[in-house]
Amino acid sequence: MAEQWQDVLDHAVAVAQKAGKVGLLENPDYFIPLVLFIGEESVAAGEPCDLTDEPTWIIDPIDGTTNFFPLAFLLIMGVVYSCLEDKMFVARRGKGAFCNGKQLRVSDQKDIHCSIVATEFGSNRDGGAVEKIFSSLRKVVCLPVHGVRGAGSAAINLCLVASGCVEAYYEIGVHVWDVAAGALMVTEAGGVLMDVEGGALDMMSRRILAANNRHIAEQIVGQIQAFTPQRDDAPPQQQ
Ligand SMILES: O=P([O-])([O-])O[C@@H]1[C@@H](O)[C@H](O)[C@@H](O)[C@H](O)[C@@H]1O
Ligand SMILES: [Mg+2]
Ligand SMILES: [Mg+2]
Repeated sequence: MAEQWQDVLDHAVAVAQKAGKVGLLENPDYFIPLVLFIGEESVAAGEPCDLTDEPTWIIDPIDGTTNFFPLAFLLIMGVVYSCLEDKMFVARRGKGAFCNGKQLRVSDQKDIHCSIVATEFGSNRDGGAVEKIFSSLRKVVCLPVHGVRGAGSAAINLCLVASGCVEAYYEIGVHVWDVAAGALMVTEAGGVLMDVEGGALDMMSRRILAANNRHIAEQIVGQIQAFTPQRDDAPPQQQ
């Protein structure tokens, strides 16, 4: 069984590498045998966005809408390819997270004042939401933290946490296909995931906080003015 999953992961890495070269997925049939499928484009086309216990590929062909190719085999394996940097991030549950074969480990920083926090403004332009995003960022900056970053991609921001390049990343408004692969990268590198209000992470809630440790995460939680976007798995009639 273990070897079967390794073959699947090797295949996903090969497809991600190829997609990074051509800029799009040439043959989506690669993902069809075997499993269910949730993708940004398929959901936009009206396909369901339901997470079940069945093996499911969660795919964002281009995240950050520039040069990235993340995909995930939810909770079992994750692949994020940063093609500009030629960095292949791979995680497998219980077996660690790696970048170009080198094992990843989150930062061991415990002091929030020495920490770098990544976040994004997202795509929601509703006045109330924008207000809360700015207000949260202002409070995080004034903790004070050492610095703030944003790679423009949820997937890459999560890989930065996993790599120890930043201590934390939070965002409200992301989708499950933006974060599924990177979230596994963080936990396999020793980090923590939670909701922006401190509860358990709900992958379909469109809210995420990832950090190198719980202490750093909880201090950021205290600064975030949360809001509740429509869930990814909301019934179609509500969308
Ligand atoms: O849409 P896309 O480029 O695949 O994914 C993007 C996310 O990775 C990013 O973190 C978020 O701020 C953007 O609004 C967008 O959702
Ligand atoms: Mg995306
Ligand atoms: Mg996308």
